[in-house]
Amino acid sequence: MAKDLAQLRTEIDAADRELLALLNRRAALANEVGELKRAEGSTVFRPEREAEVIHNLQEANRGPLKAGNVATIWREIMSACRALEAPQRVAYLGPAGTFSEQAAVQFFGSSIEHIPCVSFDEVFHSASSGNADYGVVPVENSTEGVVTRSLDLLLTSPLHIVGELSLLVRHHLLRQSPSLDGIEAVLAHPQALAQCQGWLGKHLPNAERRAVSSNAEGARLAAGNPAWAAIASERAGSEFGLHLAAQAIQDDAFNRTRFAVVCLPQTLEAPQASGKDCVSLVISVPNRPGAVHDLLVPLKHHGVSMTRFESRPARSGQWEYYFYIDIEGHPSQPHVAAALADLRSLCAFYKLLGTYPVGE
Ligand SMILES: O=C(O)C(=O)C[C@]1(C(=O)O)C=C[C@@H](O)C=C1
Repeated sequence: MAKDLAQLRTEIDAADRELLALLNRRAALANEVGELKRAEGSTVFRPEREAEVIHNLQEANRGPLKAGNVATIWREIMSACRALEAPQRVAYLGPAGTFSEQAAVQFFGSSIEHIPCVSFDEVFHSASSGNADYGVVPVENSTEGVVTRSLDLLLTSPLHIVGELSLLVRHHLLRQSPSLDGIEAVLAHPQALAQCQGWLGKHLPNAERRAVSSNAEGARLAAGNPAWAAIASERAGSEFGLHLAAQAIQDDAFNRTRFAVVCLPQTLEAPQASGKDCVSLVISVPNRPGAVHDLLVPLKHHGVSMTRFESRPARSGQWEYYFYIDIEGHPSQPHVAAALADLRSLCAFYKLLGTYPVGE
């Protein structure tokens, strides 16, 4: 005879108790690992080990849980275990509810110490001064291109990139009321205003576009003024008790933002090869004909793929540029190391920004 609801729930309760005991056993082991690491002064966060744990469990999984569920659940379990070893302080562009916060939680799990900052400059400063262990910053959007301030800060900062992730960014129009009537101003970060300009032109052509320091800050301000609307995430809407007056208003339905996870080299060394890695560099070449073309020769010669090539003005007034390059692979692979060495010999300026596993 099939079990009834009460019986099934009793069994779920019993399974939960077993799970709780096992999770606490795991947490106690992580505590011991934390003591070892403290004694030797080594890093708590070990992304390669976490990737290995998830990979092994996905291989062992016989269902009915899906592989993606296994990854999500264990990311959170390890986030909680890591926090027992030592709280990981993560800086991002705040306030609560920004996509940067969402990216930080997606990468580190939710058991982190949140350090919301007012600007990208403050995120970099926080992570380089030791106020935060890590920073999470957007570097590129699929509609609007590079986030120029983040690239400029990477050039001069002592931080290196240790990870990346990409988020599907859905922007909503949020305000005190659910209608579009009587909106005088739309507040958002300039990137979000740009990503929704088609929709704004069509539906709110006469509303003023007002740039603010973050989308969540726009939401906070819109919560205090019935004539203002904000462009922000659903999360920001619930944070400030706003209605979704219009949903998914970004001009590109598949609008994605790529985030970089940065820290001081002494906080976390460059991750070891994961099998699917990327090297980010910033370089400049002498201002002479063919110099940029020459850069590509060592990559072709050693069979290394370039996945990104961006330029930023060097601000010398001489029409000189810095080139931000991503290549596939890891410097522990001989053909990648050889390509990097040849590239370096051609450059007037060369800075390795980081080596890290390619994000999802
Ligand atoms: O294996 C370790 O080094 C641990 O600290 C344990 C653990 C885990 O919970 O499995 C926690 C944090 C690290 O980022 C990696 C793994």
